[in-house]
Amino acid sequence: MASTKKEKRLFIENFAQPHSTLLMVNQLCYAWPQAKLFTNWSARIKPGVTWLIGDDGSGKTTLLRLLAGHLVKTSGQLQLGQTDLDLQPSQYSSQLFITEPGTEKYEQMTALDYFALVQRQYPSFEQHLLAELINGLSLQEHQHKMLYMLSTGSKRKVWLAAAFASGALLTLIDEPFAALDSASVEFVSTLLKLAATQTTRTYLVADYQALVGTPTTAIIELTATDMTN
Ligand SMILES: Nc1ncnc2c1ncn2[C@@H]1O[C@H](COP(=O)(O)OP(=O)(O)OP(=O)(O)O)[C@@H](O)[C@H]1O
Repeated sequence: MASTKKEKRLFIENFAQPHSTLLMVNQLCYAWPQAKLFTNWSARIKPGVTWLIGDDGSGKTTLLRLLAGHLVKTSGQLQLGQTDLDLQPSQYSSQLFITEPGTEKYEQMTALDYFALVQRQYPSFEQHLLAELINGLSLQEHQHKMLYMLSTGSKRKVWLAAAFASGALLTLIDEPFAALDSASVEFVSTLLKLAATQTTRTYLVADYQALVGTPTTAIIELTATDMTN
């Protein structure tokens, strides 16, 4: 019987980028029960901001979750800094932060308690930056509320503030502008512009398109090509 297989093609725009690779993806394979999604997919992610772009269903969210180790790859190698996911999974995880827009894990915590939790988990957490992020994202009035009480947009701002303050070597952000008010869109755009100048951290940001007019380390486009076996 005919089946549908999705193949990914990789396009990387390399700009002058003297720094070394922070995340190495080698021959990554992954399949959902109904379709192959990644077949021997490789990439080298350097410091700054790399955009992961593609249409609906092209695999952006799945790839972020694979790189975070939240989904178990079928095969392939992931190395973050000096740490291999398969050999040192806890150490690998401790070096990355992923925004999880749909998570309900922290619903019974206040935003401030959540930030304190993140601070305990990330040794390089930037406490001084957190206050600026709370102000810049207009979270002051929400910081003492339980997360279940927050709107989708405010919750996303909490994840974003934690992501930028985490100090993680690798920060994975899915749809950074979704459900945000225009002032916050502008603020997050500025944060991403600053992040693009980082030499010791890397951000992989998934969206439908890259932010126009910002410095970018690379753009990776995922495309889904339906083929019949
Ligand atoms: N839990 C799941 N079980 C089975 N298939 C899934 C699951 N999650 C995603 N998929 C499929 O994997 C493919 C990629 O989905 P994914 O959400 O990663 O894409 P995306 O680029 O992030 O899309 P969007 O921008 O719409 O979120 C889609 O065909 C989707 O239907």
